[in-house]
Formats: sequence, structure tokens, C-alpha cells
Amino acid sequence: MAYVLVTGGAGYIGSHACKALKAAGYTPVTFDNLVTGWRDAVKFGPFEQGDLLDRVRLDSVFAQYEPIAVMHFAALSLVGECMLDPGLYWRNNVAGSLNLIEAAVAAGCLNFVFSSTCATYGDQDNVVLDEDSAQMPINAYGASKRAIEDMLHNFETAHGLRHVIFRYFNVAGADPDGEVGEFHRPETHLVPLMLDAIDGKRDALTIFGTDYDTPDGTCIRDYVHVCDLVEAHVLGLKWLSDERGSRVFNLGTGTGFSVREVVDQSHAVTNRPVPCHEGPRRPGDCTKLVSGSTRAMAELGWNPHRSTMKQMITDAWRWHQSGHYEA
Ligand SMILES: NC(=O)c1ccc[n+]([C@@H]2O[C@H](COP(=O)([O-])OP(=O)(O)OC[C@H]3O[C@@H](n4cnc5c(N)ncnc54)[C@H](O)[C@@H]3O)[C@@H](O)[C@H]2O)c1
Ligand SMILES: O=c1ccn([C@@H]2O[C@H](COP(=O)(O)OP(=O)(O)O[C@H]3O[C@H](CO)[C@@H](O)[C@H](O)[C@H]3O)[C@@H](O)[C@H]2O)c(=O)[nH]1
Repeated sequence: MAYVLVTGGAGYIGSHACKALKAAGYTPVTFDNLVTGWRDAVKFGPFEQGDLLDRVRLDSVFAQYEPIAVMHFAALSLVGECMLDPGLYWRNNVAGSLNLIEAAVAAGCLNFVFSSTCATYGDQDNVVLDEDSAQMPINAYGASKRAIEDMLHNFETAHGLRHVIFRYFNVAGADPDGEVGEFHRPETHLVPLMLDAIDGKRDALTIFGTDYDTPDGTCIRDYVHVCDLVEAHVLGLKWLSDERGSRVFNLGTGTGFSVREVVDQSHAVTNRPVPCHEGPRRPGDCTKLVSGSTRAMAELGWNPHRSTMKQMITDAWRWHQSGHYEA
């Protein structure tokens, strides 16, 4: 059996990745400490509860399954939290990843797929962001991800660790079958907060800033459907098994949506009013973050066909209305 060790497999993106891996013929082994993940989201393969900081536990899981690859989603990723407690992010994300990478190398598991973020590019408003853009993170979360990218390069040089790094833009949507979905506690992301406001589970959405230098004054982001995102990871595994070398890919569609456009589309999809009011800018938000790269499409053959705003909101709304979801 071809096992893939999926750290963070009980989380939002990792649980969707497990479903995609199973569909592609792999057996995903979730390694997760449930700090922000959910036991119920582990549905597609074995669950091994454990912490990245526990090297002994990692070694025993590598020995038990002998995975052919690692997909590393486990991380803390709240920008507000990392501003208050950067040490938490350096310890959990960077020290945790070092343990994982050393355990993988020790076990001879030399194929590694890593979740990075466009937050590593930092505050480069209105710049075309491709994989060669300078990485200038403005917070400990982005800095922790850049450090892990550097670590992967060093371990390739020393130990032959082949890796694919994916820098995600904004991830949204849910499994169209409703088996898994987005379930962050606390929730900070635009789409689920807006759907909560629409069905009365939370107060009105606050639009963070209406005086940006954009056509309607609100921030612009590049949204990618979680199912398209995890398909890229399956293609990344194939890329590594075909021995095409280590590579970095942006995962975004290249199309930007303003906050107001997302609100309008949500109204259209749900046919309900979106309770919202205008508030001040949120510290740390960039004006516009849109991928300027087609590398994943050209080289991996990635086709993000679900990543229309209408489809992402339709799938997220279905998940919101399912019995699984409680705000
Ligand atoms: N959601 C987004 O829009 C987005 C954008 C860019 C990058 N990312 C990255 O994608 C990855 C997954 O994000 P998500 O939205 O699914 O987050 P999530 O919080 O839903 O999932 C993260 C999972 O990692 C687990 N985890 C955290 N620290 C751990 C540790 N020390 N040991 C074991 N398990 C641990 C958590 O319990 C959780 O299940 C993260 O690395 C994140 O930085 C997400
Ligand atoms: O209540 C809200 C929440 C968000 N927004 C706006 O909506 C946009 C998207 O915000 P959010 O969903 O919080 O995502 P980002 O802050 O863009 O960050 C996400 O996308 C990054 C990559 O771009 C990842 O690194 C982060 O982990 C992930 O949270 C931004 O302009 C926010 O200002 C609001 O107006 N009101």
C-alpha cells in the first residue's frame, strides 16, 4: 500500500487533501495533534494523534507506515496571534517542521510536499507576484513559512530531500460531496464569516477598509477552491515520483476579487441579503494579492476549474447548511 504521511490532515485543507489522495489511489495517514483540527474530519485513512514537536512519536509513525512521501499542512496560521506570540509560531511551525524533516530523512522518506503561503511575499502592493518575487514577510507566520522553505533547500543539498513548495493564495470552498469543509475556531476568513452573517450565526460582516486604492475601495485577493488546491498537491506528488526535481509553485488563479465583489456574489448565490457594515482597515492587510504566475498550469498541468467565485461560494454554502457545521 502506498502510504502518504499527511500532517495536519484533520484540518481544513489537509482533510480535503486526504480525500484527493485516497481518490488517486494512495492511503493518507493523518498525523495531527488536533490543536485546530477535528477528529471527525479524518475519514480517508488511518489517524495517528501526535505533535510535530514529539520526535519519538514521529519516528514511530514513519517506522510503522514507511510512507512514500510527506504532505506537510500542519501549522499555526493566525496572523493576529503570531503578532502577539511570535515564539509560538517559531516553535510550532519552524521547530516542528525541523523535527518532521529530520524524521523523514532518517526514515529515508525523501519526497516532501509543503504548504507555504503568499504571505511570504509580504506587503508588495500591486506587484505581479510570481515564484521569483522577493520574499519579504511582514509577520512571524510568513517568516516561519519562509524559514521552512529555506530548511527544505538545505536538506536537499545535504540529504537529497526532494520537495515541492506550494505558495497558496486565498483558499475557499468545500468538498462538493459535503464530507469535509472549512471549520476554523476561531474563524477569521472572509467567506465563512460572511456565510455565518447571512444565516444569522454571527453578527454582520465588517468590511475591513473601504478607502484602498482599488476600483471599489476594498482589498483584492486571488481565491482558489480547496479542491483545486489539493489536486495540485496530488500532481506535486507525481512530479516528485517522476523525478522532475524540487520546485516552487504559486497556487492562485490570477484573477482578483474585491471584498465587495465577494459580498455581491454571495448575495447572488444564496439569494439572501448579506448583513455587513463598513469598518476601518485591518492592520497588516495588503491592498492587492494576486498571483502573476501560470507555472502550476504550464508545468504541473494544473487546471483550477472549480475556482470560480460562484462555485466556491456555492460549495461553502452547502457545507454551511449541512448538519456538520456549527458556528
Ligand atoms: N487557509 C488558507 O487560506 C491558507 C492560505 C495559505 C497557506 N495555508 C497553509 O495551509 C496549511 C493548512 O491550513 P488550514 O487552513 O487547513 O489550517 P487548519 O488549522 O485547519 O489545519 C492545520 C492542522 O495542523 C494541525 N497542527 C498544527 N500544529 C500541529 C503540531 N504541532 N503537530 C501536529 N498537528 C498540528 C492542526 O491541529 C490542524 O488540524 C497551513 O500550513 C497554512 O499555513 C492556508
Ligand atoms: O471579517 C472580515 C474578514 C476579512 N475581510 C477581508 O477579506 C479579505 C480576505 O481576508 P481573509 O479571508 O482573512 O484572508 P487573508 O487575510 O487574505 O489571508 C489568507 O490568505 C493568506 C494568503 O493570502 C494566508 O497566508 C492566510 O493564512 C489566510 O488567512 C481581506 O481583504 C480582509 O481584509 C473583511 O473585510 N472582513
